[in-house]
Amino acid sequence: MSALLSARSLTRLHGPEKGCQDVSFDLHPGEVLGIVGESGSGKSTLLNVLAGRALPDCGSVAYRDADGQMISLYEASEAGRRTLLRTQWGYVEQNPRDGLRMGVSAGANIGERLMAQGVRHYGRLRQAGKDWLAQVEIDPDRIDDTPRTFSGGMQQRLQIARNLVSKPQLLFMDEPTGGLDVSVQAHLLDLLRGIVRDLQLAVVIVTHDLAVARLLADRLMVMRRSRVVEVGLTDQILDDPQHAYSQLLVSSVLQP
Ligand SMILES: Nc1ncnc2c1ncn2[C@@H]1O[C@H](COP(=O)(O)OP(=O)(O)OP(=O)(O)O)[C@@H](O)[C@H]1O
Repeated sequence: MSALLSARSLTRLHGPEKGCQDVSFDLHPGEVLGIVGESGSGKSTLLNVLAGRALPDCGSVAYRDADGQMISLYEASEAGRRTLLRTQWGYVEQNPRDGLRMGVSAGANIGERLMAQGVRHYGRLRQAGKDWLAQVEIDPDRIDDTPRTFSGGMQQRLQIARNLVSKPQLLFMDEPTGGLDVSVQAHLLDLLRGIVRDLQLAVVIVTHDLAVARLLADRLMVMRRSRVVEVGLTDQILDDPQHAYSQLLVSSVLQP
């Protein structure tokens, strides 16, 4: 099976060992890759460069689009990258306030991507809004309420619905359960796991929480001081880490 996303020698440094350097990997359709590592190891920098939100210093990212064409992300235009992000990709921010439009209704938040794809029919937009609210376990009667009136967990679920309505193939997530209560996290993780499986989404998820990684990711990439020190199947890394740093990470010495 050919890769959906291929990163080669991807580097972006803010300073010595600050950022990511020389990262290469392939992500296949339907695969969930977790990026783990201590705070400051470069996880978010790598995610931003993969998702076309920050330019790399060097290296490449290639993506196989819905028509099977390979697109070289950083040879495409800025507008082309933005279109990809709004249609075939999704990006779930840690803080839902950064990923939602807080002043407009839940229905408008969900409908925005469909409208960007040319859907204008009010009834269809509204039905999609209600369907997606139900899918993320929010009462569809809340469709006209703004996200401000939602709890943190609901806002995060709305952000997920807003991203998935356009049926992306690839979803990027940066600590999607960070900042939520433990019981709310568990609910969100459960829901996310079901959605990822049902839609056969490919996902790149950054987390410092190994329990989240264990639950969602098929494969893990362990980062330390801007470099990937180990890659492998999640169970293999968590149960039998090979690199000394992964061993420390797993034994929780480095956990906050
Ligand atoms: N825009 C920037 N300008 C300067 N330095 C930056 C910038 N963004 C990140 N850094 C630095 O690069 C390093 C890696 O940061 P990054 O946010 O990628 O790590 P992280 O592993 O995601 O950390 P955390 O888990 O705390 O979010 C850190 O030392 C950070 O201070």
